[in-house]
Amino acid sequence: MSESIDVAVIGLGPGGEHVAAQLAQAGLSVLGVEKHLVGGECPYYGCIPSKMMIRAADALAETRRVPDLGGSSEVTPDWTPVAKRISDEATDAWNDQVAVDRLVDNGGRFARGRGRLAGPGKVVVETADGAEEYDVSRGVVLNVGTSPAVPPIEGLADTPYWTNRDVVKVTELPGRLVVLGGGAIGCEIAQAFARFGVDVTIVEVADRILGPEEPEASEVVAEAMSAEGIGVRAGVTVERIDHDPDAGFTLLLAGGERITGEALLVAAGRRTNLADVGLDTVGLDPSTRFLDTDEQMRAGDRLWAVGDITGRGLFTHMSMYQAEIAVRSILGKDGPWADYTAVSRVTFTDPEVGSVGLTEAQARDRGIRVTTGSYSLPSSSRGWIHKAGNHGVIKVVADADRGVLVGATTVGPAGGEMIGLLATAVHAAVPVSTLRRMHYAYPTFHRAIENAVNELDL
Ligand SMILES: Cc1cc2nc3c(=O)[nH]c(=O)nc-3n(C[C@H](O)[C@H](O)[C@H](O)COP(=O)(O)OP(=O)(O)OC[C@H]3O[C@@H](n4cnc5c(N)ncnc54)[C@H](O)[C@@H]3O)c2cc1C
Ligand SMILES: NC(=O)c1ccc[n+]([C@@H]2O[C@H](COP(=O)([O-])OP(=O)(O)OC[C@H]3O[C@@H](n4cnc5c(N)ncnc54)[C@H](O)[C@@H]3O)[C@@H](O)[C@H]2O)c1
Repeated sequence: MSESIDVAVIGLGPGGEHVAAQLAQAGLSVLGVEKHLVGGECPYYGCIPSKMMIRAADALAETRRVPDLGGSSEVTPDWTPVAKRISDEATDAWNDQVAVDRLVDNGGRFARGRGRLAGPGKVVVETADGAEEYDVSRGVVLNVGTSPAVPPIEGLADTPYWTNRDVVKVTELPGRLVVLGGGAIGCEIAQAFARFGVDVTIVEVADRILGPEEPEASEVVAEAMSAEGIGVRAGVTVERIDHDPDAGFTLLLAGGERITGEALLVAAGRRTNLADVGLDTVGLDPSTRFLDTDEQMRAGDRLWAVGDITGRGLFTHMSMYQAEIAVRSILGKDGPWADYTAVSRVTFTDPEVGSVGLTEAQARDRGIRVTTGSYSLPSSSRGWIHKAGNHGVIKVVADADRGVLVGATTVGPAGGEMIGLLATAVHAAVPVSTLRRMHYAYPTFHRAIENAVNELDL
């Protein structure tokens, strides 16, 4: 016997949870389906625990800078409060009861189990007590997110490697950590662990870490990390990985070099959880990596998709942005609909890397007549005053024909905050002439934006 409902949300990551709560509050009968933890990757295994590690690690690093600036300092790192904070404050010991209650309090129903499409307007949930079937009148929202991708390196699958889901549960630090992958996860965790005294090496197959960012950003972050003793090995291929209970991990690189570690974190990208959600039953390709969505987040007839599975940027703020659009679409409201011209993101290394819109290379690939401006943060008044820990660069990318910025990068101690100003500029297509006439308070980090904007050939 099938039950009838208005909307089913399969996967309750940040976006799915938001959609389910909003639609239930609007009076629809909504079923939220989650096989693991309501809230998804971000609160339990992603953004929040990693940023708690980084907050503590940054405090240690800043204290170590005291001798350069005003006295002496002694730092004795202790991971115990970090592990405790992640367990107690961030994840409630990986228990989602509060989030389940929140959904129910908003008027939604909750099913713990694996959800899948079973044809247009039909959903099946495999629960511990068996399969439940639902007829869904208004639509299904998919928000099934991603899992860590594990590269097909010989030997790796048989080793006790960590992914992000393990590293957030670590209570005792290893002496030596190898991080496979120098993307956002790899760089953030590598630096946090290193600041707690772990000997860390990042092993990256591409020719630079933080590949999606501007090359100038990768260079500044690699320099800052190397300066604090983190091994940054880019452009290397790992041919084989072995593990021995006594010797730990050994990575054999092409060329014969070996890199060893007590622990290995695999941070080599993500794969979407789309293989077993029944896409074939609604005429979609079950082997697709990402789901194509229109401006209202529709992926098919009475089918919406939000979050990482749409391939528009694997970020919590993207999942939430799309969730809001899906809610309006399902409720038959008006736009504005999805617009990706000014997506911003921040990698929380020190220096932080903020970016918005297109990189220079992306802008050139689109045939835009590009002009760029950049300014080194240590050369700015504030960077010079800041001294210890002042690594950074501002880069702006402009469309010379339109006289507006199409992208920007802000690397620095407050890089993640500085990008806000430039996100507005790209989003609202503020003329470069206006950006040149603005007031920039002295001596702020963001004042270096004015220097970069003045470098543009416009
Ligand atoms: C270490 C790390 C750090 C990160 N840091 C940041 C950051 O600082 N800022 C930022 O913006 N982003 C960050 N991210 C990315 C962010 O976590 C994701 O973009 C965010 O969680 C949005 O994902 P989502 O909404 O697509 O779903 P997810 O969070 O992936 O959740 C999907 C949910 O669906 C469930 N599910 C899957 N299949 C089924 C099924 N068949 N039935 C029922 N349930 C199912 C899963 O159990 C999961 O709970 C980080 C990620 C990681 C791993
Ligand atoms: N601050 C943030 O917003 C934040 C933080 C962490 C993660 N995230 C999100 O999570 C996503 C996933 O992060 P991620 O770091 O796992 O993925 P990523 O795709 O950003 O980086 C993975 C890196 O691993 C490298 N790699 C792949 N195979 C390899 C191999 N065999 N050997 C060595 N290196 C290899 C890739 O070249 C790449 O540089 C990101 O795209 C990002 O959107 C965001």
